[in-house]
Order: sequence, then structure tokens, then C-alpha cells
Amino acid sequence: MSDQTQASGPSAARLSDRRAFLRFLAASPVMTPTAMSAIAAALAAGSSDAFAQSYDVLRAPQQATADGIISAPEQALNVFDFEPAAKKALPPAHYGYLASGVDGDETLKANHEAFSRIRIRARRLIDVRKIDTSVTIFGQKFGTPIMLAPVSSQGAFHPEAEGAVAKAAKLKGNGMILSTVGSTSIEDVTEARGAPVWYMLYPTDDWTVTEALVKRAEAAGAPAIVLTVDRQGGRNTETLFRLRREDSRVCQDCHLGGFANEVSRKPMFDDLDVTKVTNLYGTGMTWDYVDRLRKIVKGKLVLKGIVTHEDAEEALKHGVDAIIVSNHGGRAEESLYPTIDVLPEVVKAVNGKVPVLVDGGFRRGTDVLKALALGATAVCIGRPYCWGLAAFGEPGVAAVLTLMQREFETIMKQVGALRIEDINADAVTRA
Ligand SMILES: Cc1cc2nc3c(=O)[nH]c(=O)nc-3n(C[C@H](O)[C@H](O)[C@H](O)COP(=O)(O)O)c2cc1C
Ligand SMILES: CCCCCCC(=O)C(=O)O
Repeated sequence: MSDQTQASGPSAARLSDRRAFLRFLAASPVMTPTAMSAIAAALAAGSSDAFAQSYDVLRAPQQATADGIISAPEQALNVFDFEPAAKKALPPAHYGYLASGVDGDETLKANHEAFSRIRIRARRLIDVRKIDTSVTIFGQKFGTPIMLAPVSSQGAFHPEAEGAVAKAAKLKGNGMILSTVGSTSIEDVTEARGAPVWYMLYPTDDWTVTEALVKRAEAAGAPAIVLTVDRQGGRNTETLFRLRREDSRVCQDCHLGGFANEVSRKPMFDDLDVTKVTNLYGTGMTWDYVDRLRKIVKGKLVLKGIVTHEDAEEALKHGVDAIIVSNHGGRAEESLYPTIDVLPEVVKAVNGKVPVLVDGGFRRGTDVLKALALGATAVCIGRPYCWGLAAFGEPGVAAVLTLMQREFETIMKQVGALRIEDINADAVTRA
């Protein structure tokens, strides 16, 4: 039996109730209906060790990936398994958009690699049978500190786009941030999530348009407006351009008609006059813009893209309610520090005054634990849930969220943390 399965539930020997055992197995993302029936049959036959007998059945779907690419979400061992499946499912240009960093993708790679330089310190002899992974941010309670980062144009990954993501997030209790340039309106996403979502704002160069976006998001119940501030200078998405060489037709179809046309195809711009919008990213934006926004945002104002203590201090002076430490998943600048490495300086500067979230390269439950130990209130993931979406729609997203949450719960128990508040700096050390 895998350590992962063992850590996630009671062993068969301790299970007196067959139905509870089956419920536990059914919750596994690697479980299929066929495997379930075989295990149920083994149990009904009074097998002395049905769990051990059923193990081969449980693993069978994973062995069935002839080309090494999963063909069903339950075959996945971890979130990385979804990336090749997404690549297989998508046109090269769409996969290239998702996969791309900037220039040689150095920041993108560094974000995840940095986690291996942080080691975990585990405490022993703590009763970890019952743990609580919930977090409350701005009065909103989530079942997990793993939130979904804003990712634009999810219709390029799956026809159900952000709607499928929101349904999976509802199922798994994850908070969600919708991009300005999402393929789905905030009203539809809120309905699918069954709770308000945060709204990520790109600062268009037409204030009337920007103001209308904020008003619409707030009318839909968004408790937070997340201003992204890390795209002011432009970028070179080389990986995307390389893959587009294989697939130029798709991109020409999508991007015909220039920037205003491209923006107007996104539902959040419905009924807005976008003819004056030439830029989304606030090339001329300064802290005055944050002040201006602060005046019109009725709820919480969050800055996404902060990577230095200087800017974190400035953000506090300008009345910002939370910070997301982010380098846009390595899509903003080449050669940046990994976000997990700059998180401590931001946390120190903020000194507990506002929540600090972080994203970039989170792929494992241990990555999440490390960030919380370094002072993050929550973390966000971007590409992993889009891999799940692209490959399998809503069930794919749900499986990604389940796998990351399960790994996180396992490591919480292993280090002896019963609640999120128990995870502190003692849990990590530099390798
Ligand atoms: C395809 C794609 C589109 C994105 N679109 C947006 C966006 O519209 N607004 C934004 O603030 N960040 C956007 N991001 C960045 C994510 O919010 C997040 O910072 C990043 O994906 C986190 O890194 P990860 O993908 O390694 O988890 C995008 C990222 C990707 C991969
Ligand atoms: C008009 C669509 C542009 C979307 C840019 C979204 C983004 O932030 C990204 O990283 O890509």
C-alpha cells in the first residue's frame, strides 16, 4: 500500500465498518468505479485482508497509462501528471499560452525549484487524527489555504472554462480569484462557486472602463478587488511564440481585430465602450492610481505582484488590505527571485497588519506548508488547476485540488500541526 494512501485514512485492520472503509476509498482521486466494485466484492466475500487484495485493483488504472500520459483524472499520482495530459488535449498555441514564462523561463523554473532548498522540521508524538485546514480571510471561511489564482481566457483550455473551475472549487472549498480577462462573467462564476469570488483587476487605460469593471464585480458580491501590478513593462513569452510556430492559424483567428476587439470578446467588457482601451496593464500607473482605486473600492483592495519589502511598506501606506507576493508565475520578468524566497521580507515588512498571500510554483502539499511556515496566510495556484481543466474539465480540476489538499493534510499531520495557526517558522529551515 502506498504511504500516501496509508496517511490519508485509517488502515483496513482498524476499520470495523465496511461502509466507512468504502467511503474512504471512494474519496480517493485514484479510485475508479471498476476498482470500487472489485473492492466491494472482495469485502462482501469476507476477505480477511480486502484492502491488501484490492490494492492491485486500485493501482491498475495507473499501470494502464501506456504512453505515460494519464487518460482519466483518477490515474494521477500527483498534479504534475496533469501537465502532459493538458498538452495532449490542447492545440499547441493554447498549451503554449499556459506553459509560457518569459524569455528562457528562468523565473518560472526557479519558483518551484526553490522549494527544495527549504527543509521541513517535523514534531513527533502529537495526536493528529483530527486536523482543521480551514482559513478565514476577510471574514470569508475557506476549507483550505489553497486558493485559485486568476488565470485569463480559460475558454482556451476547456469549453466550460471558469465555470468548471468554480464548480470544482465549490466542491473542494477553495477560494477563487477571477481574472478581468476571464472567459466567463463574474455573475456566472459566482453562481457556479456558490459564494462570492475575488475579482482581479487589470488597470485599463480608460478609467471609465476600469471603474465600471470594479462596480460590476462589487455588485456581484466580490469582497476583494485584486489589482495586478506586475505587467507594466511588457514581456517576451518566448515559449508561447515557439509553440505558435506549430499552430499559427489558431492564434490569428483568436486575435484578429486588434487589442480593443480582443478585450471586447471577454464577457466582463460586455456593454462597455472599449474603443479607447489600448492597454490593460497600466503602463503609466503609479501609487496615485492605487489611491484613486482605494477611493472607489468599497470592499478590500489587494495588490498582486509585490516582490520587495519596499513595495510592501508602500502598499500599507496606501491603505491596501492584503498583498499577493507574485511574479505572475514567472510570466512577468526573467531572473526574478523565486516568490518563496522573497516571501519572508514581505511578511516581515507587513508585520501581521494585513494578510500576505503568495503564488508561483506551488505543486506539492509540502510547498504549501513551507509558505505558511514562512508567514503566508494562504497560497494560490495557477497552472496546475488549468492542466486539470484542459485535460478533463471539472473532474480534472477537482482531482488536482484533491491531490494537493491530500498532500497538504498528510504533511500537516506528519509535522504535528492540527490547525493552520500551528504552522510556524519552527516547521522549516534552509537546506
Ligand atoms: C495562462 C495564465 C494566465 C494568467 N492570467 C493572469 C491574469 O489574467 N491576471 C493575473 O493577475 N495573473 C494571471 N496569471 C498569473 C497567475 O495569477 C499566477 O500568478 C501564476 O499562475 C502562479 O504561478 P503558477 O502557475 O506557477 O501556479 C496567469 C497565469 C497563467 C499561467
Ligand atoms: C487580452 C488578454 C491578455 C491577457 C493577459 C493575461 C495574463 O496576465 C497572462 O499572464 O497571460
